Amino acid sequence: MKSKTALHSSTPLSRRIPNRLFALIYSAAISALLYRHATTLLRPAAPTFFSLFTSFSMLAADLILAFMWLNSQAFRFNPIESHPFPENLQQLLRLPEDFPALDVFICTADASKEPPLTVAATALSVMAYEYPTEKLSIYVSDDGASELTLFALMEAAEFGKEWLPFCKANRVMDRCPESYFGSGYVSFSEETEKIKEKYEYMKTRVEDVVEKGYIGDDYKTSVAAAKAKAFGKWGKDFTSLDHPAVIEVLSQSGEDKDAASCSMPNLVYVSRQKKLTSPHHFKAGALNVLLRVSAVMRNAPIILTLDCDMISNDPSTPHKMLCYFMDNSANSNLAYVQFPNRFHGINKRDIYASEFKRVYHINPIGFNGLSGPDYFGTGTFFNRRAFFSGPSSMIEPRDPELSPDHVVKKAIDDQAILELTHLVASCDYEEGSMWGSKIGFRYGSLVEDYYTGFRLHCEGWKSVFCNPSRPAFLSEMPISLNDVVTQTKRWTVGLLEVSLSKYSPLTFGRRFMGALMAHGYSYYAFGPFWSFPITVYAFLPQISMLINISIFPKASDPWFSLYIFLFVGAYGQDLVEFVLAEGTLQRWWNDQRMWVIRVLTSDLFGTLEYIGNHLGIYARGFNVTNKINDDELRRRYDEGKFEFGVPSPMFVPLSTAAIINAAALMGGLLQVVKGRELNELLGQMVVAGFGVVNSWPVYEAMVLRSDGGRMPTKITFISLVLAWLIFTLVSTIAKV
Ligand SMILES: O=c1ccn([C@@H]2O[C@H](COP(=O)(O)OP(=O)(O)O[C@H]3O[C@H](CO)[C@@H](O)[C@H](O)[C@H]3O)[C@@H](O)[C@H]2O)c(=O)[nH]1
Ligand SMILES: [Mn+2]
Repeated sequence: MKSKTALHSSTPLSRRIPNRLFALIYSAAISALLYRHATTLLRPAAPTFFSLFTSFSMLAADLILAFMWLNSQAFRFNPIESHPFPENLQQLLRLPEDFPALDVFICTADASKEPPLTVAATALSVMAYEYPTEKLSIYVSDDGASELTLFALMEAAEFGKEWLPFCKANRVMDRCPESYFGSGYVSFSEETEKIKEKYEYMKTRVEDVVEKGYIGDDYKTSVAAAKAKAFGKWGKDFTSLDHPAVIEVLSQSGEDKDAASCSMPNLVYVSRQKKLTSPHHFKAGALNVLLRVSAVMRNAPIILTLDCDMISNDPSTPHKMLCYFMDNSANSNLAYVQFPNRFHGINKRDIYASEFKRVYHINPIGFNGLSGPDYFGTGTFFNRRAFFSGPSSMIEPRDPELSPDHVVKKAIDDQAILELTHLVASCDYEEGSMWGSKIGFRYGSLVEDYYTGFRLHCEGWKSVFCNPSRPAFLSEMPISLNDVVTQTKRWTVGLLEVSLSKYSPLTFGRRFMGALMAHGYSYYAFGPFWSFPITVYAFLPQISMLINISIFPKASDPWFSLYIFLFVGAYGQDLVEFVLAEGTLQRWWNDQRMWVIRVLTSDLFGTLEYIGNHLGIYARGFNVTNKINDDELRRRYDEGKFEFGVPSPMFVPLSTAAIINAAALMGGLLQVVKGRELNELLGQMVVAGFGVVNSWPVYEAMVLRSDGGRMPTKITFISLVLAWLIFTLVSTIAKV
């Protein structure tokens, strides 16, 4: 049903009915399992210390699994897909003046991990949006305070004067120059050759400066004198952790014109003040500074937040987002429109499950039928008003200039405006204010995105998930296993900071957002708790089998089929959902493997880090994901090989589990050969066999490979010793 005036559709997925039926059946099966646990615990046959320990561990593990299953039902209850109809916008937006202003925030934090050229490319890709340029402003926050990044952005402003008219005249879709020239389907006309040359010129300059690590005088004199003055701010006491605010207008709409004499959008560089003694709250702090600086300069009602490596892949995305914000029936409590995180350069089998299909594609559709998706931190268009308390309450900021209703009348380079932006970007500005607690992006969790979205939903705001077939944005993802699990380890710490706080979705959330939303949020917040059941299932049945103890029912026992049903049911449903979300069988297999790997690495170590933070052993930190990879690594990744390479302690539980599972499987087979009934061991054999198949890349990396990505011998050795120690310890206890 598509009316001529509707701005968007919403279609409930037909699988919601079978989902609910299956939930009923599955919950009956879980109850049966818990009943069995209760009876074995209450009437143990011949209790030993070890049998009690096993029964309790299995019960605790299964209880957590059941709780996580319950949480996941929130996404299955009422999945809804939504599509925008931008063609119907014309009725509302005829002239450029009719469009609401749009402020784009791009965050970068470390020029050594986030190449300035990438930041510049991201900025260019949004500067070239198909949107009235007088209404468009781009603010780049640089927490690394790098003059190299500033230089790259100056070059982008210059090159943009050619690039923007070129894209618009030729209806280019890839408006990130690097992707456009690398896409292979560019037809090289004279005009294209010329623009390519100009891009190469800019690229060489930026890369040259980055390689040298400083901006030579020849480069300084080549940029307009007024702009070159900015580099003078990098004085001798200037460090990335201690420096005054640097705010530079690099391109100004109305003043700067492109090669076709149209106005350029605003481009502003912002590096907030830093002092060693003031907390800066990582990315949330940076975003709040951008909220204030942009309020003083333009105060656009709509804000787009982007990570520095998230390029626009579709110039018409703002029109799609407007379909939601311009809809009068829905806009009053709409806080944000979330586009999925999609990645370029993923290998065919997606060995690290970088797609995060569940997090970025499947679950948000589930949330869409409730109050809307969680906030992913990037690719999100916000209603500025949402940062100032709930839809029907409003907290006025101290300075009236920061209020979402304030209308800016001066030019962005006006002296008074510039002075105020420096003030609101200073360290002390937030002291004694509600920034980070009741207004703006929220502090207190390393997953500021998830946490901010959660708090907005608690205040009564709604959100929408919009997933057009052409990806709206594309970003990069880590391609070495250590970078991958380091990234998710930060997420684990951040999630525990929410689940174990007074704002836990289970308590605070249930009170303010309804049970289904609260359980959906709990699915993530309590995600690190998977590490308990998975660790139990990765070690306990295996070690028990090695010392001749059965812990599952015999294969001939009807209870055995209950276990099979629970396992196949959960995995089967996951597989169906994955494939329906345009996944392949191979990618699904790797996705479930990475889930286990993440749980045994990121979740375990993240939990330790969280505890360490609380005991004051180490300081909380946001470890920025590395975005620079060498060619060798890229080649191995493209071939689909896991990259171990570095002796990371996080690999230890992984390889220890791999060793124990292999030993158990062989031990079990040996017992069967010696005449023990398979009937008794089948359950444990299946679990160990599953472990072995999943551990295949680990065995390869330990034994078969000799390239740079192999498992460091040190880790293999430590894991062997550890596996032996665990085995000895458990078998000693079992004899007591
Ligand atoms: O002190 C900081 C730390 C990070 N960043 C920026 O935050 C973004 C995300 O950092 P990244 O290292 O790429 O983390 P990821 O884990 O890849 O990012 C995901 O997870 C983050 C929360 O942990 C979210 O903020 C991101 O939007 C989301 O894409 C990057 O643009 C950084 O430059 C800052 O601006 N200031
Ligand atoms: Mn990232």
